[in-house]
Amino acid sequence: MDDTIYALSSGSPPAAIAVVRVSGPDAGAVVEELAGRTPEPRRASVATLRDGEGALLDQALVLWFPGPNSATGDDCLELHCHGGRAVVRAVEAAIGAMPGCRAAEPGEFTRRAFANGRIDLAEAEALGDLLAAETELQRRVAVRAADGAASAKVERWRDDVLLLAAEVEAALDFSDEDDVASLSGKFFERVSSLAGEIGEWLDRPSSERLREGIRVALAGPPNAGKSSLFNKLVDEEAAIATPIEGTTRDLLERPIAWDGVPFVMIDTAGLRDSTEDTIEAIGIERARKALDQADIVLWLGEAGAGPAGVIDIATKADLGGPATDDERPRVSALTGEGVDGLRRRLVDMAADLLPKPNETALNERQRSALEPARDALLAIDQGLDLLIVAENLRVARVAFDRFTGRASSEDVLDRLFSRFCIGK
Ligand SMILES: Nc1nc2c(ncn2[C@@H]2O[C@H](COP(=O)(O)OP(=O)(O)OP(=O)(O)O)[C@@H](O)[C@H]2O)c(=O)[nH]1
Ligand SMILES: [K+]
Ligand SMILES: [Mg+2]
Repeated sequence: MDDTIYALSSGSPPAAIAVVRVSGPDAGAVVEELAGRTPEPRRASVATLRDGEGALLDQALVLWFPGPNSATGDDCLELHCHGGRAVVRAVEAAIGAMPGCRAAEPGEFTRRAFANGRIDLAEAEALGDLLAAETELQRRVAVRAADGAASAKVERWRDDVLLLAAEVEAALDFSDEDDVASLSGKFFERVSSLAGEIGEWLDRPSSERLREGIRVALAGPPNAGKSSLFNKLVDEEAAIATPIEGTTRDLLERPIAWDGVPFVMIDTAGLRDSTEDTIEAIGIERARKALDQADIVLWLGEAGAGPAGVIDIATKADLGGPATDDERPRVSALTGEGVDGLRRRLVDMAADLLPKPNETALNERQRSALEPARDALLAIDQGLDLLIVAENLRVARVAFDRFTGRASSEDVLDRLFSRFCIGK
């Protein structure tokens, strides 16, 4: 039998209210002991809490959720206590003293909900993202994923595959030859449209992109004004900017969000071919690596002189205009000219690289679970033996089960749930 777990599920005390949650087979015994009665299910009531010796602990709002219709699927108890540190400590100690009760591990309530089939793995992951969301776009994408749309979709795909597999079984039973001639043309159409639909989901940006933010590196020759523009963009005197060439050596990163879109801005050392200075040379090496790894590179040097794929920017616009045929966006770190426009442009570019709030995004684990399904379905064609078609459909089904967590290994679960905080 499972332990009964308990934890403070609200923020750290002192706070107005502290919510202590209890889940497991002994939750009923806990409420009996502390409140002296079992409250009516799912109705808030006030109770005087006392410990095992009858000493007064607190006056609290008590909620009793008998399983299986509870958040975790087990018997659940919520105590809304006064949010003082000592109150919480005393209530937790009283619960911990009861047989079968122990403090919860991070994410353990959610893990129980998963084990009891209250949520699937994709929903648990989305919940983790929702709790970690710091920007508006992160929240919108995570809240959408948490509604179970991806799981529902994968369940439908799984049903489709089971129907297709049944057709293959029937063909195997009734045909003399084990060849695909006994399958209808429609069968292959359905297989390829399914593969196409999965492929379309796989083509979407992954949800990790959103967690990490879009990496924007500022690059160019020494004294181009990179650090000055960097400071202007992140709205902080973060980088040292001076008239001396080679001022910036190390990479400097600052996370920032515009319009709810997360970015990581990166200031880099000025690029030049040769330098006597060992430190600067290392800085240049780091700068080149940062450019390779960036999603967007703003090139502040001469137009067209930067590496491929960069966005040319004309800096120091206040010092006089470049040639009239220069079509680069003009910015000035000194006056702020063009800086808002540049921000807007970055936000627009990021939209193509990030999940859309109205589309369900998959994370890397979910993508690697689904890829074998798409590949197995793509491999099905008229030339195959029926038994091989059946095997490919089985591979697709197993992939869907990995996605939802029907078939998932303990270490995948450990990794996921350890991301959660205690009490969740
Ligand atoms: N007038 C004007 N001066 C600027 C502007 N941006 C930068 N500067 C000046 O240009 C010089 C170099 O600026 P930095 O921001 O240090 O240039 P950098 O590209 O980071 O230089 P390194 O780190 O040495 O490669 C400084 O004296 C800045 O004050 C600008 O928009 N207008
Ligand atoms: K400089
Ligand atoms: Mg600099």
